[in-house]
Order: sequence, then structure tokens, then C-alpha cells
Amino acid sequence: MTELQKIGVIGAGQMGNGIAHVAAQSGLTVVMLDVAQAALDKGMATLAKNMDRQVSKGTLTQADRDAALARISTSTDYAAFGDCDLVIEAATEREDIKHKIFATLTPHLRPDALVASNTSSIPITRLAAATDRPGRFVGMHFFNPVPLMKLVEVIRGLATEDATVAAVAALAERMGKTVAYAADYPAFIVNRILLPMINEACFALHEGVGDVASIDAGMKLGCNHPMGPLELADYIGLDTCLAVLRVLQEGMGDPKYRPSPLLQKYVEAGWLGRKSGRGFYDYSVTPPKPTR
Ligand SMILES: CC(=O)CC(=O)SCCNC(=O)CCNC(=O)[C@H](O)C(C)(C)COP(=O)(O)OP(=O)(O)OC[C@H]1O[C@@H](n2cnc3c(N)ncnc32)[C@H](O)[C@@H]1OP(=O)(O)O
Ligand SMILES: NC(=O)C1=CN([C@@H]2O[C@H](COP(=O)(O)OP(=O)(O)OC[C@H]3O[C@@H](n4cnc5c(N)ncnc54)[C@H](OP(=O)(O)O)[C@@H]3O)[C@@H](O)[C@H]2O)C=CC1
Repeated sequence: MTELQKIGVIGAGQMGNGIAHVAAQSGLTVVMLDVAQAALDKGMATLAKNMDRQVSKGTLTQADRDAALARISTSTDYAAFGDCDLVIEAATEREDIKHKIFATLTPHLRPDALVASNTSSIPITRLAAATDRPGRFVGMHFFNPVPLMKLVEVIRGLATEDATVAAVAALAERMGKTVAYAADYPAFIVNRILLPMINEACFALHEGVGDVASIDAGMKLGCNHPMGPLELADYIGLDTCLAVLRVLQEGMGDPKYRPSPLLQKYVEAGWLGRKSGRGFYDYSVTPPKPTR
């Protein structure tokens, strides 16, 4: 396939709108889809605000911002993906949701179109097997916030063809990212290492080893991490953190990945972190206030 020109993005949440942002800024035409128009409007508003911030910092010109925004369209109808070269799925981290999305998506695609998942953890081989094109299916894992984080993990499923891997790796580079190739094990490279640390911070909080502020200060000042593990968990989304840990626990069969009961309780309470206004911090006040 020649260079990818038009891409689809499924999910207008923090990752979907970030991927659409960077893709459009890199000159690609983008269609972003979500279940509801309200989610698309919110995603577009976030994306425009992030581009405006780049303009005010002088890292993006007003003309380039306007041109990038004009390259993005939104839709709730999968027919909009009919002429896409690649569709990147960035919907909620639930395998049942992703399977349904692929079943709805693929009949609308050109036979040669590629499909990628931005999943944080779910085996690519398994997702690929649920589609009509395992050879043209691949993991393309961006990091949050997408406009700033330099890495994309490219994950090859058992059936993924060389040309598919090469096409998405070239695209990631065109988007200014560095590629790390990961084998298809649960949570791949970065989350295999990151999520157990976040989980351990949740256990430490639950056991009273330290409060939220102390645990985060400990890792920021003691290890020079840009965010503490609980602040980062809130940033990723506690539902996503829990979902990744469950994939690790089930996929590796090792009790060391058991999710912290406190993390589970927070998700049950709907305290999902920044995106719901409350997680380990309360975001209704400035600066955000630790909840424990
Ligand atoms: C769960 C998974 O599957 C995988 C994952 O993604 S795991 C999560 C990975 N991400 C991380 O670990 C993030 C860790 N945190 C950080 O690196 C930093 O805190 C951070 C980059 C997010 C913010 O850095 P900061 O210096 O505290 O914030 P801030 O000063 O507000 O922003 C830094 C710059 O980025 C810009 N910026 C911030 N968010 C932005 C966004 N979404 N879009 C565009 N620009 C953005 C700011 O305008 C600012 O620009 P200047 O440097 O020109 O001033
Ligand atoms: N958060 C992170 O740091 C990272 C996340 N990821 C992965 O990216 C994916 C998205 O995560 P993130 O953006 O954080 O999640 P968000 O919760 O911010 O966004 C998910 C979006 O997907 C939408 N959605 C849900 N079901 C469907 C569907 N059937 N069709 C279309 N859209 C749907 C949601 O809509 P609604 O709100 O209406 O349900 C929401 O807008 C996940 O697989 C996650 O693991 C990867 C890297 C980093």
C-alpha cells in the first residue's frame, strides 16, 4: 500500500481525540466516530483547546491549526470509513465492546484497508481473529497525552503481515513518534511494567503506608517521576487501569497482578479519575485535593 492518507478513529475520548489531533497535524485526513454526537463535540472541543494552547505557546501557527482542524470530520455512522486507508480503534478498554465495533466496522471498509487497535492490554491476536482481516490488523498503542508523548508501541498479532507492521510504523514516525516493537503478551511492554507500579501504590494507600499526597510526593521527589502513581492513575482513568490489571491477571495467570481492592471500589463508585471529576483526587477544586 502507498502512504496512508485518510484514517478513521473510533472513540472521541482522551486517546481518540489525541490521535485525531496528531494525525491531522501531520497532514492526514481524519474521520472521528463515537456512539453519541455529544461525545464527538466534547472530543472536538478538547482537541481544539489543546491546539489553541500550542498556538499560544508558539509551537503551532494559527494557519496550521485551522488547516489541521479542517482536515477532521466527525460521524456516528460507520459508512464514513468507506474510503479510509486505516481505522484506529480507541474506544473503552472492554473486549466485548471492541469485538462489536470490529463486527460493525469491517463491512464498511475497503478490502485492503488496515485496522489497528490502541488497546492498552488486550491480546492483538485475539482481537484480530474476531475480524475478517487478521493479516491487516495490528496493535498501535499511543500514550497519554498523545500530542506530547513520543512513543508508539507497535504490536504484531500472530497473523499480522509485514506490510501492515511497516505501514503503521511509518505512520507513527510521520506523526513524530518513536516506535517500540512489542510482542503480543498481555499489556505489551510499557503497561506490563507501569500498571503493577500503579497497583502497588493503590495497595500501599489501602494499607495506610502513606496517604495520597505522600505516595505521590514520594515517587515524584524520590524517583523524579513527572507525576505520582495515583495522580497518573487518575490521568489514565481508573477504569482503564483496572481493565489492564485484569487482562494481566487473567493472561499471565499470576496472582501478583491481582488488582487492589481499593482500586476496584473506586471504579465501582464511578470514581474514574480526572475524566469523572473524582478519583484519588477531587478535581472540583483547584489545585485538585487528595481524597485520602
Ligand atoms: C494506559 C496506557 O495504555 C498507556 C499510557 O498512556 S500510560 C500514561 C503515560 N503518560 C505519562 O506517564 C505522563 C506522565 N506525565 C507527564 O509526562 C507530564 O506530567 C505531562 C507531559 C503530562 C505534563 O507535563 P507538565 O510539564 O506538568 O504540564 P504542562 O506544563 O501543563 O504541559 C507541558 C507542555 O505540554 C503542553 N500540553 C499539555 N497537555 C497537552 C495536550 N493534551 N496537547 C497539547 N499540548 C499539551 C503544555 O501546553 C505545555 O507546553 P510548554 O512545555 O510549551 O509550556
Ligand atoms: N487513558 C490512557 O492513558 C490510555 C488509554 N489507552 C486505550 O485507549 C482506549 C481508549 O481509552 P481512553 O480514551 O482513555 O478512554 P475514554 O473513556 O476517555 O474514551 C473512550 C471513548 O470511547 C467511546 N466508546 C465507548 N463505546 C463505544 C463504541 N461502541 N463505539 C464508539 N465509541 C465508543 C466512549 O464513549 P462513552 O463515553 O459514551 O462511553 C468514549 O468517548 C482504551 O482501549 C484504552 O485502554 C491507550 C493508551 C493510553
